[in-house]
Amino acid sequence: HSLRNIDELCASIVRSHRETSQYRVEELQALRWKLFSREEIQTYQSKSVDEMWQHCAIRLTDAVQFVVEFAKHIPGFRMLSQNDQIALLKTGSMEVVLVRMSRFFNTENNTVFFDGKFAGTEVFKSLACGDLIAAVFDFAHGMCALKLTEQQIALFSALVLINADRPCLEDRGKVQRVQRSVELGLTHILHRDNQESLMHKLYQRMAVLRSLCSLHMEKLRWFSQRYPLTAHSLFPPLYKELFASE
Ligand SMILES: CCS(=O)(=O)c1ccc(CC(=O)Nc2ccc(-c3ccc(CC(C)C)c(C#N)c3)c(C(F)(F)F)c2)cc1
Repeated sequence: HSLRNIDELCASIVRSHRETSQYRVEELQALRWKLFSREEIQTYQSKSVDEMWQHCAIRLTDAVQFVVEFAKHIPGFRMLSQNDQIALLKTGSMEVVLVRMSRFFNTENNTVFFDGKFAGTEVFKSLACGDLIAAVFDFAHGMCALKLTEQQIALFSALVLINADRPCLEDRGKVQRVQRSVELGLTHILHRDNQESLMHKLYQRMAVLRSLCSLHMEKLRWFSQRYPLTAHSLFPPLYKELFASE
């Protein structure tokens, strides 16, 4: 890899990150004090468990669609087999959504951008998943503490997605080669930003992400057993395809 290739790789991943983010950070900075009113919070809290789950699954699927677009523009991702692309998205897309979500987190009042305003954990009460939501908010807090730039988030998101350790990959070697080039890109920009110390913190964040997403899958299994009709016929098809473990 000549330096030029690495620069080009970083530039294309950063461009793709920017083009596949539904909202820019500046836009959301302007909205950061737009909170839900007492009545709006009441409305969310009076939803039934399955209504709120369906509402969140739709929101999450909207966000995941942007991540699928992002993945397609990562140099080398499209060279992988269809099955390997799906396998990486199955396990990585939710993780990238959560990494991106942390850009829309207000650490001053512990709220995250959801449904057009900034929501505290109380908005999600009717999900009956307090531990998962608390973990999502904690993760967002931890990410904000790293104060990553958009370029660092772009490369980190690509590295979260292109992970050769994921289960059921057909051509692990090929994924490893793409992963290594993305790793080179991330170390390159951390070196340029004089922040190499961030690298091990980012690997720690990836471990937290994996536990977060397995908690999400565990809750989804619980929900699907409890509300089979909603899970099988009212969730977005992409949500089922990516997260339902069947
Ligand atoms: C990723 C594209 S983007 O343009 O950067 C973008 C594009 C849109 C948004 C806004 C957005 O969709 N926020 C939002 C969506 C769902 C959820 C959420 C809801 C419930 C659950 C629990 C589970 C039982 C379904 C989970 C989980 N796990 C996550 C959240 C937040 F995590 F806060 F609760 C926020 C943010 C960035």
